Amino acid sequence: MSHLPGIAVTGVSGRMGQMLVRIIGESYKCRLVGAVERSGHDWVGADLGSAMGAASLGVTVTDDPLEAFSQAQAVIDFTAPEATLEFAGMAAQARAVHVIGTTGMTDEQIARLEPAARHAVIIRAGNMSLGVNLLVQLTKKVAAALDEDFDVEVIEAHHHHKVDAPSGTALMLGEAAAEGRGVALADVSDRGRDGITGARKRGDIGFSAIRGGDIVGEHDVLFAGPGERIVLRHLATDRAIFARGALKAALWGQGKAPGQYDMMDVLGL
Ligand SMILES: NC(=O)C1=CN([C@@H]2O[C@H](COP(=O)(O)OP(=O)(O)OC[C@H]3O[C@@H](n4cnc5c(N)ncnc54)[C@H](O)[C@@H]3O)[C@@H](O)[C@H]2O)C=CC1
Ligand SMILES: O=C(O)C1=N[C@H](C(=O)O)C[C@H](O)C1
Repeated sequence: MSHLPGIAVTGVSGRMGQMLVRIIGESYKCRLVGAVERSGHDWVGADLGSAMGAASLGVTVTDDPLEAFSQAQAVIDFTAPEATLEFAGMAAQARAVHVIGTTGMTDEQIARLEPAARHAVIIRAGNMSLGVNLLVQLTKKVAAALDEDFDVEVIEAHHHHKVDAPSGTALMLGEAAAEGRGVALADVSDRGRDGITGARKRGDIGFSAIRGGDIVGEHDVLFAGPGERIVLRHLATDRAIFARGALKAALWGQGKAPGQYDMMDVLGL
């Protein structure tokens, strides 16, 4: 019987789910104890390794999250907003740390995480990579140093399967720029320009989204001023950066007091 923390992965057949299985398999600090997919998925009931086209892993894919979570000390969840809300209640019931990478959650959905966070640790971030979390801090600093002569635009690019826009990362960067300026993002956010939009409003923070091919995730924060431009950029070329960050969070959360945390807490930034 191993004493290493057990991890359950939800959405295990997905792009991030499969990457997490790989990264957990390479780690000597934890073990994979649960693999969850949605009911009706053809992986349910199969050995996870075989379903992935590799050697048996001895973990059967289940559509019963509570069963999987009850074996686990942490749940790593990169799925979809409503699924994540359901998992939050069940992870709290199992007293497992819930690491949420799912993006596209509305403010109302985020507020619905609160009851679960009274009983268990929830760590949620729109981007789990070290590089992006550093970029968030840099964005806050640059925005605080510049005045509204510099127009802020957040430009992001992702693969053609992505369903939400702006990306979770773009929103983190927009929030950081707004915080640096001492304003609320909701008051200055400018999304989806089309047609006769009128001139750009001073102080707005604009968002643009590109979707195409297999782009893993690219983010620019542009500060466009009179006679000069500053561009802060992060390019993700491998989803392993998100999976490693999520695993770090799952281990960091062990023994922490119930509540909501983010990657800044995990990384000490
Ligand atoms: N925070 C971060 O660092 C990152 C966040 N993401 C986010 O993670 C999410 C997933 O991304 P991908 O893996 O690319 O998507 P994907 O579509 O490849 O995978 C999602 C998986 O979740 C499963 N799923 C959906 N509902 C479910 C349910 N009720 N029960 C069990 N499984 C369910 C789907 O069947 C699918 O296998 C997205 O919201 C994405 O934006 C992705 C990469 C990094
Ligand atoms: O869906 C993705 O792929 C990604 N989603 C996250 C986001 O919405 O920012 C993080 C990363 O950019 C990849």
